[in-house]
Amino acid sequence: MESSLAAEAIDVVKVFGKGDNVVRALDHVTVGFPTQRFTAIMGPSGSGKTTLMHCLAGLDTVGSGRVKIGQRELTGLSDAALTRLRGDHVGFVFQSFNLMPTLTAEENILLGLRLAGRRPDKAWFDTVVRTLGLSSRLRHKPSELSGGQQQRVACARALVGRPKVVFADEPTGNLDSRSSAEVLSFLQTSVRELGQTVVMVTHDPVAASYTDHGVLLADGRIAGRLRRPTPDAVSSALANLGA
Ligand SMILES: Nc1ncnc2c1ncn2[C@@H]1O[C@H](COP(=O)(O)OP(=O)(O)OP(=O)(O)O)[C@@H](O)[C@H]1O
Repeated sequence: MESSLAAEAIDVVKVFGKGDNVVRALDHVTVGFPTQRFTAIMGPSGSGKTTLMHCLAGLDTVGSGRVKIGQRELTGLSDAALTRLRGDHVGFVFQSFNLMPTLTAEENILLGLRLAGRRPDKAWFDTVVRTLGLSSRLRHKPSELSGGQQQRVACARALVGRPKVVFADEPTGNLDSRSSAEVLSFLQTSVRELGQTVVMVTHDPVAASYTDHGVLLADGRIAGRLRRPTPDAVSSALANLGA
């Protein structure tokens, strides 16, 4: 199913504010994110990266246009239906880990499934935990883990339900370079070896170089694309956009 799209925005417009304070955060954006690919969304500060991700994930509504996760259209769904669709088909990794401090790593990884009343697939859970090197850390609380380990727990939590797509918003923003490399390598492995789909917002050219391709945003519009981006190619593309 290589040519199918895990997530798609079609002619999406998103406006914040009113009158003199209007900001056109997304200005007729059309972009697709192929399944089993690792894609970076890049662009200068304020270019609309997070807004695009939030609209794609159904965390925010669009002003006009359409958004799809797999074959499902999000536009017009009720809040309850959106919550269910996110729970079943979307995983999230945030810059700030967002783990529950009183729960162990294993309980954090499984919390979303438990809340959704879904039974974890034991073989898949073991594969994800082993690939992330977390097997010996499952009984630890977040405060007993390093930042890199906490973010790996967050990656496992995002992947354990085998979502159609994982959205990662600056997942290495709070990590040192070694932990960043571990987390990025894992996200790459989850795509190349485990067949998952990851869309990552980043402004870091090194982080972007782990992806299969990059989508560049500027002023709320698609400003370019990069195949197999190298750090140098990303840096010069961003410099050309005035970042
Ligand atoms: N809730 C909001 N209310 C008003 N304006 C907003 C809101 N959210 C975003 N914006 C504006 O929309 C534009 C796009 O913001 P967005 O956060 O998507 O950019 P970004 O590319 O993710 O930026 P950064 O790299 O700095 O995080 C910016 O001009 C921002 O100020």
